[in-house]
Amino acid sequence: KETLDQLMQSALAEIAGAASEDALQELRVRYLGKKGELTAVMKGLGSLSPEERPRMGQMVNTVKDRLETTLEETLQRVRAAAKKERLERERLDVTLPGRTSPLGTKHPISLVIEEISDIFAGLGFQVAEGPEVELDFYNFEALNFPKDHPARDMQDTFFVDDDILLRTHTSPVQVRTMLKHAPPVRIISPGTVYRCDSDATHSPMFHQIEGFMVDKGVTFGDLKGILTNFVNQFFGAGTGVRLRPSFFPFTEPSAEVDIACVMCKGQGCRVCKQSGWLEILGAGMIDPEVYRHVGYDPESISGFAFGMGIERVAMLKYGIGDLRLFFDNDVRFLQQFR
Ligand SMILES: Cc1ccc(OCc2nc(C(=O)N[C@H]3CCS(=O)(=O)C3)cs2)cc1
Repeated sequence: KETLDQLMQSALAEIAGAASEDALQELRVRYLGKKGELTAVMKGLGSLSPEERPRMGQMVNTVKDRLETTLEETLQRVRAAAKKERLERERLDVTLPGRTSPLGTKHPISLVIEEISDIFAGLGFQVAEGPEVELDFYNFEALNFPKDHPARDMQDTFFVDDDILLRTHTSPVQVRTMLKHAPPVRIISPGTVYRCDSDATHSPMFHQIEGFMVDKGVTFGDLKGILTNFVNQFFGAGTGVRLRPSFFPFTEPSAEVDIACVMCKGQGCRVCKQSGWLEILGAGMIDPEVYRHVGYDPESISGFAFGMGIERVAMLKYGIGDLRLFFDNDVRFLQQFR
């Protein structure tokens, strides 16, 4: 009897100390399992005297019931505690704002090149591209630059050697296109160009888009019409446009194209230096000398060409004050453009 009491007390103590379902299961097996300690006592009943057996048998059953009840109650308590702890640990505050993953944005230069390309695509132009490391022939000679022209000097052009250079404009793409295709051609060529300039308003690497159209009977009026259409789409309908006489080796007559100042609408301000006008591009009728280099017949065709700096028109369109912002890769600047 004493042994039975001791067994029950130690079993109850161990159950009370059990902190997990596994521990309780292990105790259940240890005491009540086939090889359990209490089961062993029950098997031992056979050796008792007939008058002793029923009393002991009842006592053993009482202990067995007590252990099973305690095990079950403790199991429920341990399970409830585990559930409560889990709910607490995995509590989710659904009112918290979501964690957004930062979205990237396109670079303003890419956006402007895309927008200008789309405008000219709408006017029937196709995009052509070409190498940035160019030959003197495509970058200068075929564009009617005399051998001693100042643009060929080292202070303007990055030369790799006497004949290889970094292109100073995307005009070589037009030359390559004319060597490959007979008229009519309507091409625009966006791309990166390089010049030996570097100061607050000039970057040694910048972006340019040039366009040209060669066909039968192309006139200066077509040039003015196409450019006016472009200005109204890119800078907004009704933007004032004016053409001023100019000179380039590859065009004759040549013009510089101004728009009414985007800031003061032509009244005069700091941005347009009180003139009311902002120069945005250069253009002209392609010089017959250029046709000679590409095998076009100046008697049967005519054409115009234009070129503009992308950074410049982007700064005007978006009101960007410093050229260097395009190259600093400061996310606070870049993420403003979508
Ligand atoms: C075969 C061919 C024939 C003619 C061509 O004329 C392209 C032209 N470009 C300009 C011009 O003023 N360009 C500058 C504007 C600012 S910039 O980015 O520094 C370059 C005028 S006409 C091109 C190709």
